[in-house]
Amino acid sequence: MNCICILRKTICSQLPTSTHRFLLQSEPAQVLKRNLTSKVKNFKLNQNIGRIDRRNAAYLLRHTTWKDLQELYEIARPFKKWIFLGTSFMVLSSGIFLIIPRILGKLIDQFDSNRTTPSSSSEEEITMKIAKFFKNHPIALVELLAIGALATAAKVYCLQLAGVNIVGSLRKAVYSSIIRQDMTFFDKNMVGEIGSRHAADTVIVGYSVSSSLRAGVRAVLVGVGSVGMMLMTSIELSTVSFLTAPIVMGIFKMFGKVQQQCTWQLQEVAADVNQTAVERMANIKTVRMLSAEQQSIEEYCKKGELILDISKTEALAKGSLIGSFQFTGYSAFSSILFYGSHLINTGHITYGELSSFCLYAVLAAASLSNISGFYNEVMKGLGASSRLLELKNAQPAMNINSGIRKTDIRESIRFENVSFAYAGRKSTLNNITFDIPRGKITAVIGPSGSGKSSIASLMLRLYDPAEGRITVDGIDLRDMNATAWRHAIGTVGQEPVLFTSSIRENILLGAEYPNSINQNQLETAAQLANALDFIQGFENGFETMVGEHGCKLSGGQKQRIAIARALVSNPKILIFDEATSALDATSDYLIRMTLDNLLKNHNLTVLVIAHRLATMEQADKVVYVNRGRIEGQGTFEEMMKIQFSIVEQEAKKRGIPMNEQMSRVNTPVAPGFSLKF
Ligand SMILES: Nc1ncnc2c1ncn2[C@@H]1O[C@H](COP(=O)(O)OP(=O)(O)OP(=O)(O)O)[C@@H](O)[C@H]1O
Repeated sequence: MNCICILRKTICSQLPTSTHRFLLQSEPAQVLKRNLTSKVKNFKLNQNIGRIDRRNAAYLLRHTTWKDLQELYEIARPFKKWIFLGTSFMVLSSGIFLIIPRILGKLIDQFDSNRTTPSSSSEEEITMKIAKFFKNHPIALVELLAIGALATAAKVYCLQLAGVNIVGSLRKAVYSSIIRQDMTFFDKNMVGEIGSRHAADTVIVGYSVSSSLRAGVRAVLVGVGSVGMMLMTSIELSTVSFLTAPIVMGIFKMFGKVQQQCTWQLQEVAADVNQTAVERMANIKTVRMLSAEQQSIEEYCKKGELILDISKTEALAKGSLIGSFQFTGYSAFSSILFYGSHLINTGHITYGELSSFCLYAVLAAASLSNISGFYNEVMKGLGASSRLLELKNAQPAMNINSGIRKTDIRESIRFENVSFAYAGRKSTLNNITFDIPRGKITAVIGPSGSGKSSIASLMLRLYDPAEGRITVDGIDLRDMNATAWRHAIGTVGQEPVLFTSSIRENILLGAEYPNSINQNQLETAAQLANALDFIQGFENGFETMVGEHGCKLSGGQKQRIAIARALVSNPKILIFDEATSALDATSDYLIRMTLDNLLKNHNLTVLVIAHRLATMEQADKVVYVNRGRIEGQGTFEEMMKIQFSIVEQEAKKRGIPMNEQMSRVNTPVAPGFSLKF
């Protein structure tokens, strides 16, 4: 069936375009392609995993600019020594392996006593002399082969090293750029997408640079060399061989494209299936609690079925491609041998020349298939590298390493008519003005979503205000060095975030110069955070690994490590966002004690986002934020009036008598109740 189709395709190529198009409509490749397209469409609709990037070579090429190539060259420049060495070894090994069939052919002729065709050209004379030499010194032939093999090994080593280094530099540059982007960048782009783009694209570029480029350049060298040698050996036989080239190209165009599309689709679907599995496994507790095991299995299997469907189409296309190649390859080879025997009989070529020709034809065919793969891989690599360069060259709106290095406060931090909105959102903070006096505790309170954490983010200069300004002793925060300023502030977030490393590494993340922190300082920070006892209780102490996102620790332990991290570099300013999630009574008590100690005994300037009445009570100043506006500020006693009326309303809504409500004032209050207003 496939052979008939190939023949039909060959015949079609000779027909007028309209007839050709008509016949092509019924081709199996078209059927395969249609099947695939409908499957992918269904996949997109049903599975809703987002856009499927077909990574078409022409599309990728269009998106690769001259500037990208120049930039890639700049990245590769430090490793040019390896590239040069690798290329030299490649030329040497390709040269040796190209000349061997010719020499072998002449050697055969040396042994052929009936040889009739005399050598004519000077090249033939030289080759004949070399062949005679190898006939007398067969060991030298083995040595030549060994040199070729060594050159190949050296080529692989040098080019692989260059490739790995180039990709390493690119990866480092892209990661450094991503990690330095301002928060708006991460609000606009999905972290998962950037992460996978970074990971997947570097793998593609890596493969392209280290493997495809090497194999491709070699394929071009050997391909061109083999064709040259074929022509040199016999023009007549070359003509017969080249006649099969359009057929081979046609087959490749027909089935190769479908197969390639399937491969890309499979990568996308497999990534999605993998992501589903990893997500469910990472959140196994939630899956268990929701009894969602069966649902997870069904979802996994449904996506898995799609892999099977696409794989079937791929297998069909692959089988057709290989079968067709085999048919054309053997047909061409038989024709060469058949016609070659005739040429030997008529005295046009020798047995040796026919043998050489056959070896060169095999080399040329192998190179042809490598070249087409190489083209696609390199185009994919270029496309991936231009996406990576886009990330590498993204300019953060905020330069975090320049400006006045101010790390202390003499008077106050002041929000002056500050308005702010997140990208794509309506205004979050509206014209707010208040002071955070030096050495005092300022508590920000307000309903959920009112903008309390946004105030903390602005104070850390994670964002700049849209209007108004924030000043430190009169200096605009925008004129200050953001990195130095953030190092001066210890921050404890509402939900403590720990990284998958040891307790020591997690605490040291808070230090500007981690290497300068000694064990004593580390223990003092842990002691202040009420964390030393439990850390020392672990078998590995500070070296204990906390697990993914700190999953091997309790909520309270995580909070206390986060406090130790905030305190390790002895900050003058502290931002403390009280946890709203329920902690067990002991943890809650310990954290409250920690905070009490810090607030009482250290001359810190504190901004606390308070959710407990007890914390508010300790504050020198309370700022009440509602819907992004400041609706009141003053001492705790002054603010109690506002707070009391709000608590009263809340209690009424829930049908709780006021005396019961007020009895909670000096105890940790249940989250989401009185202080969530
Ligand atoms: N990165 C963000 N992108 C877009 N909108 C955001 C972002 N972060 C917060 N918001 C929105 O800004 C508003 C204020 O959020 P913020 O976190 O400052 O409130 P909050 O008072 O701290 O709330 P809570 O007490 O629940 O922590 C909310 O409406 C929230 O949805």
